[in-house]
Amino acid sequence: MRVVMGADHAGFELKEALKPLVESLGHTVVDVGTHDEQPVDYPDFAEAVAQAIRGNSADRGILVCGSGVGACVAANKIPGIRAGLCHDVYSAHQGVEHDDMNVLVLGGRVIGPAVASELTKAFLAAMYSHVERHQRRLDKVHALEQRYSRSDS
Ligand SMILES: O=C(CO)[C@H](O)[C@H](O)[C@H](O)COP(=O)(O)O
Repeated sequence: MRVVMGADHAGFELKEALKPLVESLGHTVVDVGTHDEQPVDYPDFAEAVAQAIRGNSADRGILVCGSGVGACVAANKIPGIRAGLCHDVYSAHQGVEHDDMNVLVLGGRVIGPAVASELTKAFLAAMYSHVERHQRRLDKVHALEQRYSRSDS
């Protein structure tokens, strides 16, 4: 898969630590920054990750900020993005299997590289299940996105 990776300054170190792992698993990394620890704003990197997925230059994304909360909130504002903040392995794969999560969000100030590596492996190995009940719920999520993306609502 092509995996787009983005982080703010608080997630930079963890993003860098995860890149070789992602490549070693046979994936191609698209790094949209940030590229150092100078303070930046997480919405810019959430948008860059989302654009890569929406523009079909990446299949999935990994996004890192300090807690993971801000980047997750920002990414989920963008249509087509299903981002999940996961700090346990069950959620990292179940989020893909049930919810077709396409962006894994991590908190670089919350977890270390060993846990983040396990989460990344679980996320990238998981596939959406296409089970009817999950698809029905996803269709409702999509309908919510459509309903509330109208300019006046
Ligand atoms: O962790 C976050 C909250 O969700 C943000 O994404 C930022 O990483 C954090 O707010 C950065 O904090 P700083 O004090 O500006 O370094």
